[in-house]
Amino acid sequence: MVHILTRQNSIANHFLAELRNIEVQQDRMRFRRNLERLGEIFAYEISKTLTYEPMEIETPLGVAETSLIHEQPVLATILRAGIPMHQGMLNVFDHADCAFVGAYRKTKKSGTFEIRKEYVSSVGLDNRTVILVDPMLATGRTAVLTCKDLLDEFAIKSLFIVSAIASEEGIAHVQAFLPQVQLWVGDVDSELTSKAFIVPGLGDAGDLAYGVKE
Ligand SMILES: O=c1cc[nH]c(=O)[nH]1
Repeated sequence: MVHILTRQNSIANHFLAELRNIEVQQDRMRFRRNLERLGEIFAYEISKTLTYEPMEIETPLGVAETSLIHEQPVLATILRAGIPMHQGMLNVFDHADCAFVGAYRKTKKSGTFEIRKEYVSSVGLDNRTVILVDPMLATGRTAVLTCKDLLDEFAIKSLFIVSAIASEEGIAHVQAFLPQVQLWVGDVDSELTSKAFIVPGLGDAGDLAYGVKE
């Protein structure tokens, strides 16, 4: 299932427009903050789909009845570009556990690349709801590889992938290899460059947030 934020008009359109805008995105702090604000919106939207249980809250004047999230999700993030959106989701799911995955593209002489995954630091994920943050879902290969490894190691209860911008190809790849995943994306673009950058996209999210890597 794919949920696309921009299918409905909301303030999220403004955050995405600023992320894409070649001038506004030069303000690195604003770029990171816009990713963080999108993360906050995704967390709020996803919170509506989680399981709640009735609770009684003691106030100074009586007892209020409400429903609270049964179990906080685990926020898993692909370093480094995922960090700002991760923080946004953590601002909302403020009791969440976290997992971090170091994955990157290793470009070969032929110009093609392979995904290298070298670092994983995670709480136990058995029977947990896991939300993977990958801000740019280009080919979808990094997200699929990461999720497959996590699914092999743990009996994950439910899995979400959250991306600011996804390509049509990336979405198709996730749906083909991880049909059980719920995808939440800000917007969907139709093209990928030969180096697997999303077009129109926004450029290199990691470089824009943290500086151009060598
Ligand atoms: O367009 C893209 C694709 C992958 N990663 C990015 O930062 N941008």
